[in-house]
Amino acid sequence: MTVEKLTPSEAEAGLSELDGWDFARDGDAMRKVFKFADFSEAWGFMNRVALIAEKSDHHPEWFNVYNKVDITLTTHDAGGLSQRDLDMARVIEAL
Ligand SMILES: C[C@H](O)[C@H](O)[C@H]1CNC2=NC(N)=NC(=O)C2=N1
Repeated sequence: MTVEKLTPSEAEAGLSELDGWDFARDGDAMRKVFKFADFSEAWGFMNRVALIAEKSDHHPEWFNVYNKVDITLTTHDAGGLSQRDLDMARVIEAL
């Protein structure tokens, strides 16, 4: 399945509509750190994201310590950010 890498201006426009997401890796990825009350809340969130990721075949890079979940989105198949990352971020924000 081919997926197009977003142009810098498309990526910029996409991120500007998403709360708290910043560019990472020279604009080839986007990142946000989510903070929860405790591990149980963080893990619940990760479970919901995991189900969506598997369903959409788009998987986050993430790192969890206790109540924090550090998520990086990028599209390996495109060599940078694609519409899939913006869509995934939007779905995560809606959880
Ligand atoms: C073969 C499979 O569809 C690909 O490897 C998918 C799986 N999940 C993925 N997840 C992410 N984040 N980026 C990808 O390019 C990607 N590609």
